[in-house]
Amino acid sequence: MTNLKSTNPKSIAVLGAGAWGSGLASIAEANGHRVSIWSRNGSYTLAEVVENADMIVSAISTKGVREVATQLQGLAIPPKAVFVTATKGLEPETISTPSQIWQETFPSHAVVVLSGPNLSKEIQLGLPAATVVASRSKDAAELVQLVFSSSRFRVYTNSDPLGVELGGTLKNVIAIASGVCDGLQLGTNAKAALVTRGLTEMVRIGNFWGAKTETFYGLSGLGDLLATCNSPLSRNYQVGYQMACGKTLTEILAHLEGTAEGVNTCQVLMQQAKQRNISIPITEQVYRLLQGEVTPRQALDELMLREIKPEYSY
Ligand SMILES: NC(=O)c1ccc[n+]([C@@H]2O[C@H](COP(=O)([O-])OP(=O)(O)OC[C@H]3O[C@@H](n4cnc5c(N)ncnc54)[C@H](OP(=O)(O)O)[C@@H]3O)[C@@H](O)[C@H]2O)c1
Ligand SMILES: O=P(O)(O)OC[C@H](O)CO
Repeated sequence: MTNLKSTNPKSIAVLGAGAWGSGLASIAEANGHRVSIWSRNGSYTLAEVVENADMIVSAISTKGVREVATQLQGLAIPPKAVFVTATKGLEPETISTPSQIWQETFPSHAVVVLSGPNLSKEIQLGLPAATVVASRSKDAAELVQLVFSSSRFRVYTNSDPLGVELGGTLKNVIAIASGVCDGLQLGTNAKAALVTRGLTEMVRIGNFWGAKTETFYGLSGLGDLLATCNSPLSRNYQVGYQMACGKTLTEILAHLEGTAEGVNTCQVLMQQAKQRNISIPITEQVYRLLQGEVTPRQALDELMLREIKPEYSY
């Protein structure tokens, strides 16, 4: 059996002390690495945490990524530092993924995407989980794999960073729909249909942007879709579930613990789908529900009564 406790401790700077930043910091710390965490209200400055960092791990919500990346641009980042992004969203103005923002800001540094079925509350409890680290740089991905692998956290490498990142991002919208499905008590058949057709929709969007189909059938796609669509721990699922129980989006977000990225991702996807004529019927109904244009029952009827068609278009 591999001994995963590090004999070569690395300096890890974690940006974002929310649920996932704290979770990733604990995993790296338990593996014997030197970890310092930055957040807007924390006691360290950005310059202090990134000084001498071997790895800079961002678990900042999408809305803060570019702002923090820009602040870092003015600091002395070690040339060999590897950036790791664990954010699951899309920047509305540019449609960039978080890794694209990091790579654009730091073109000569390696960027690694970390994404998978990783509900932070389960990880905090020490329950076993697996994830994927993906990069154009094999060496960087393997370094990140080594830093985070433990007896409770199994890390796989992957060479399709865009597919891995989009899997974690796109499933959030389907998770909102799944919450609605469970909130309306539509049953197991309906849930299976929703998740399966949701995956088809994820593959369609992902392929359009250049991600590989097979990546969506791995941990960062199907794996994360299953976790998020079936767990009340997911904030995205909670948004849908509570809407099906009659709450408004504003009420839900006011009391939600943490970020539900699917709400913004849904808007970005709808804009893109309209402009480029991509069929994403589940996302469209989630969008209309979030906008207050349909009730959960109307969204269901719209999906069930769409024009009949083959399962796959050849
Ligand atoms: N929680 C999970 O289970 C999980 C698992 C995998 C991936 N993720 C992804 O990780 C990301 C963070 O999720 P989370 O659960 O940790 O959310 P969270 O608990 O709400 O934390 C969000 C973090 O983002 C920071 N942030 C937000 N806006 C910022 C800004 N403008 N400038 C600087 N920092 C800003 C917050 O900083 P402050 O503390 O200073 O407000 C906080 O540290 C999301 O993209 C999520 O999809 C989450
Ligand atoms: O709580 P959510 O809905 O942001 O989901 C958290 C993670 O993405 C699950 O892998």
